[in-house]
Amino acid sequence: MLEIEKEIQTTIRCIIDKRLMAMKAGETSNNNEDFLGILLESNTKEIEQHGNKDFGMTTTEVIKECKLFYFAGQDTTSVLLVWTMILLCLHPEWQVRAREEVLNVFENEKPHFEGLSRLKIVTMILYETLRLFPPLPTFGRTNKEEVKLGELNLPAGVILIVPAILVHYNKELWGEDAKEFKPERFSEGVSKATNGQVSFIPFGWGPRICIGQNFAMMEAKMAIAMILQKFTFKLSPSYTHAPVEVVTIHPQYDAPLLMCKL
Ligand code: HEM
Repeated sequence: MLEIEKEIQTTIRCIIDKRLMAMKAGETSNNNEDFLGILLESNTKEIEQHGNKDFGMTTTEVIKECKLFYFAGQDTTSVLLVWTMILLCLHPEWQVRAREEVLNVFENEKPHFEGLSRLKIVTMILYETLRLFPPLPTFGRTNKEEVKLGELNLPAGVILIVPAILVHYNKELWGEDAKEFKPERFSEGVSKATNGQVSFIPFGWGPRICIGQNFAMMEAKMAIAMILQKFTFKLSPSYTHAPVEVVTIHPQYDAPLLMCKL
């Protein structure tokens, strides 16, 4: 594990060094428009403005940000897509509705940003998938100060686990059919579906809410739209339903799907 960590650090450090050298040499390329490019550029400006290195981020901090964005954004979005496809196989009527919508909006064109915001059924399906299979089923908080929570007195520094998945399956919040896949719950958006309560938290909540949530939704809509446009799909008979949590929730025995070109 330590060796892997070291290798990741060295790889990212090499990329950063190359970028910094290119920036110093005044090279401009499309490379500077990605996450790392923007981060390094704003960091360099911050250091230059204050005239000393006590400001801005250190290279180690930049490496940490790169790792965070990569790991926070990669697996979460990919398991969302996997569960969406599994649920669309288990509920083929929703697969048909979603495809109809995608074909109505894009016909055979490549899905584009403007059209993604018109995908109402697809958005409802993604929200319902996030409710039933929140990629991060739990997330943590630590209280800085002593706090009273209901009947509990928590001393400072307690690690609290917020069980998003239990909130999502709570019958008092979601009704007797809480365990069922019913995208129609979200037909009028999240705040109507939740009655304004904090009962839908796949991206966390509060000041540390997922910074990539809009990007993730856009990415997921784009991917699902492209798949629905080209394929119908169903579960292979070898599929075994076994959600398991290893940081994110995924299907323990994978998700073998039979894809059929339209
Ligand atoms: C379906 C996809 C995703 C899900 C379900 C998800 C979920 C979450 C959750 C639950 C948190 C913790 C929030 C908290 O502690 O309250 C989080 C944090 C974070 N996510 Fe996401 N995320 C997703 C995609 C992404 C993407 C695509 C990116 C980046 C492009 C991203 C970047 C981050 C970052 C940087 C944080 C830490 C924010 C902070 O601590 O201030 N996430 N995400």
